[in-house]
Amino acid sequence: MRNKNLTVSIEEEAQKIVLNSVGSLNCSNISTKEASNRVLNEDIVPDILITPADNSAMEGYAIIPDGALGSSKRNSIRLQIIGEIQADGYIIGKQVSKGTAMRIMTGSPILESVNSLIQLEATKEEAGYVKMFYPMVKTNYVEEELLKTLGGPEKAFININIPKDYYAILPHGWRRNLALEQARDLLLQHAVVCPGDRLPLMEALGRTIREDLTVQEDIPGFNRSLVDGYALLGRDTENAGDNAPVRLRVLEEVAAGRNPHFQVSSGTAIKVMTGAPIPSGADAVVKYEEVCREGADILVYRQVLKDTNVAEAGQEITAGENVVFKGTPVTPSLLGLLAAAGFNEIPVHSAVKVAIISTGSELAGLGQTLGAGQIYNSNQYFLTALLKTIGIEPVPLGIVPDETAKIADLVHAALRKADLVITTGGVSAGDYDLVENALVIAGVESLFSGVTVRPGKSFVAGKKDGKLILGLSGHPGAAFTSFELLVKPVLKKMMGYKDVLPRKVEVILSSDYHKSDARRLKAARLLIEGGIARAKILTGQGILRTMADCNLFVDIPPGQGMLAAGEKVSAYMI
Ligand SMILES: Nc1nc2c(c(=O)[nH]1)N[C@H]1C(S)=C(S)[C@@H](COP(=O)(O)OP(=O)(O)OC[C@H]3O[C@@H](n4cnc5c(N)ncnc54)[C@H](O)[C@@H]3O)O[C@H]1N2
Ligand code: MOO
Repeated sequence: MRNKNLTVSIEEEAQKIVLNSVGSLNCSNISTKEASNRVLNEDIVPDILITPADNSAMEGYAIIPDGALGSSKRNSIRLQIIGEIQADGYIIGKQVSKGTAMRIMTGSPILESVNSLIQLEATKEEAGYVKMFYPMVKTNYVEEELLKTLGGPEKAFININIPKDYYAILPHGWRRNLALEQARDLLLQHAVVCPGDRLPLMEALGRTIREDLTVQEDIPGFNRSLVDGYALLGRDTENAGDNAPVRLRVLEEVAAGRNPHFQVSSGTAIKVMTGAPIPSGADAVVKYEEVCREGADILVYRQVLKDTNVAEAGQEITAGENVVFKGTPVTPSLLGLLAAAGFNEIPVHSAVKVAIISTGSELAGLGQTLGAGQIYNSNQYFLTALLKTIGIEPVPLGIVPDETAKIADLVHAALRKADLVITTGGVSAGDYDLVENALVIAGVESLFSGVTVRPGKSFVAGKKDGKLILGLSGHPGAAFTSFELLVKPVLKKMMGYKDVLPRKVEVILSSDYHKSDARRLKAARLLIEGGIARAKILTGQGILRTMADCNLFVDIPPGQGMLAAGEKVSAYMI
């Protein structure tokens, strides 16, 4: 298709193009034609501006983008080819209108009526028509920002004179099909640990400790009685027996929170309540019910060994010891320990916010009446709950239909509201699987697409403004598996956890399992039978019911044949 009309030499033609393009030429006294093969005796400075936008920077088609909106890989749009503009400006055919396209060459001048150019590689020619199979959508983003992310206009199928809100873009640069561990490492490299807060203890539940915390005193700070009884000297009771009780004089009673006035010395005891300080001199406590009270005395019938029923100072934590190491999540029991150690406020990582976008035109929100072919958006609730259980602040953004631009818009909005964005659905090979394209349009830098494990092979990951965007499958089982094995470790890193990976264990298969050509992470239930950890692979029930029983993923390698019941396999605990 290149310049069929050329009959003159290249040099002549090149000169002709240059000279024609400067319009009114003031070039001594010779005509352009006569100047062929002659040498110019001065520089030619055009007196009109030639902007690059006037000429095509690529080989392709001139179109009116309104006629091509909505095209995609599986849903190509056909435009009738109504002519061509050759590089020398020679026009064959008529004006471009909606639904038509005109073939252009690199350097072809662009007609006024045309406002968009599509690069040849983004199209396919078929019997007088051009098929557009890359997404052509309307967006609201800043052009330069998008172009920067894409690596310049040459990477995107847009031309400089395209109106600001139209783009036709080729998704590019996605690394395909990483192993699960490779994908997780890559995501962990990109995950940013959230900064810190100092929070009142109670508000810190579910957060992660940001600094090692130590105490300077013993906790508790004094020896305490573990029982209601009598504090005494153990050696006084050495020879006590049923027929030879030891008599001790009770000096006083000490309630919890009170200090004794007297010291215990040989032959004496002090009555104490549970939690009361052990009076000095005493080294053991005998329970009430094990003695007989006789006026001001007690009779002890059995030997009471030193330290019996005494909780020593520093029993919880000794002075100078670490109460907790950084990277530990604040659980109720840790919170209790920190309260015991007197921490009113503690340094923790800030809360991580995660936006959830559910893509799918078949989805309805709870409370809505289901139309034909519709299902409820269970993923949103499932993911929101999973996030809450690990202390993440979920930002559910509801449902977006299978429309690239709408998905892109919502991703853009989600990035302003959250530290990480999760989408579900639209990541496999279907006609309406548009998430990957939507991410490109939203200016998301690609990390990878696809993981070599099932379920959960459909997964895309990208980054924008330092935040990760993770596209999970819409299939609830696949979304759950990806969440547990890929997303959760990333979230834990962001939350400041020291240990982020799921715990790997070895278990015994409780039934045969046939391998397949893909690595599988099978939802299973960990059962302890006769002291042995066995994995029961969950099959048969519905997907969500299976997930409800799942507390383990068994790692089945790809291959042929069978893993027999009784064989040892690796698994991940959740
Ligand atoms: N031609 C091919 N088709 C499919 C492939 C393939 O390789 N080639 N892979 C299959 C596998 S495996 C999976 S997993 C799914 C992944 O699909 P998507 O992630 O693109 O998700 P959708 O198609 O949007 O939905 C899948 C399934 O899940 C339901 N869904 C979606 N969103 C929700 C939600 N929020 N709550 C509840 N259920 C939801 C949806 O209705 C579909 O039934 O692709 C296979 N196809
Ligand atoms: O990717 Mo599908 O997730 O194999 O189940």
